[in-house]
Amino acid sequence: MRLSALELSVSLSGRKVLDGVSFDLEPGQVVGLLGPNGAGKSTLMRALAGLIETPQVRLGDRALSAMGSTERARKIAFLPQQRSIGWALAVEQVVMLGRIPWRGYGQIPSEADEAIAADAMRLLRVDGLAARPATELSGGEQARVLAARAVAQDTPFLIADEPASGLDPAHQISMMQAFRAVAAKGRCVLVSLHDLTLAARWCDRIIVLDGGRVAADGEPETVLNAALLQSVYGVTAHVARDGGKLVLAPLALSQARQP
Ligand SMILES: Nc1ncnc2c1ncn2[C@@H]1O[C@H](COP(=O)(O)OP(=O)(O)OP(=O)(O)O)[C@@H](O)[C@H]1O
Repeated sequence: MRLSALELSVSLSGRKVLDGVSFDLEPGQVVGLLGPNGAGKSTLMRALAGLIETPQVRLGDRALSAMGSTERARKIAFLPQQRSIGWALAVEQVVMLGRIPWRGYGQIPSEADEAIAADAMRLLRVDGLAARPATELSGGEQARVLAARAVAQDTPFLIADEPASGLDPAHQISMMQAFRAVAAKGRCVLVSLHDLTLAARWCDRIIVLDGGRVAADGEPETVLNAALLQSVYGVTAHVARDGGKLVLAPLALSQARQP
């Protein structure tokens, strides 16, 4: 099954934020969504998650907007950019909320629900926090708990908006490893990132948005290079390799495009 944007255009408060965006998301991949602040990444992710009504997003051969909320929640999990937890629940209860689309409100979690939630907690390294009140956790811990909740939803598509921001380097890597494990089960993860090296190392495919349009789409090797970083972000960068994988370190604002 594919999740597709078909010439997707979105205007917000009279401003065109997305302009003719087209691509398919396919199973088994981690896809990185890159682009400068304001490029339209969150808007695109919200549209792909069904939070913006449009006939231009399709799941298989159906418009996403034609699906009911439960059916959609069994297909697509969405991890928004704002990630503070307001519910005074234990971490394991927050993660278990991800199972609601599969069992309905009020029903007792099955053994399978428990096992899926426990796996998600291990994957995001929050199993040691299971009994802690979620509201008492640090920002990065809360972010990992909400990521575990999205993984526990166990959907063919997982859309995560800047999930690595605010995480320390080890947890950034373990978050990307978790997404790779999700993709290895034949699911698709779309993840927006500002860390270029993280994107290059862990993503199978990179889509770059700039000014609401797709500026590049392909394997990290072909997409991420000094010319693209200059034209899209307006920076010069050191591009190197480690173990065959790209390492990209932005160095300075380029003369061609000062903000
Ligand atoms: N409700 C809104 N009304 C008007 N304009 C909006 C609205 N929401 C977002 N925008 C504008 O749409 C553009 C894209 O915003 P969006 O949040 O999708 O960008 P982004 O690529 O996710 O940025 P960032 O990297 O900063 O998170 C921005 O210029 C923003 O100001």
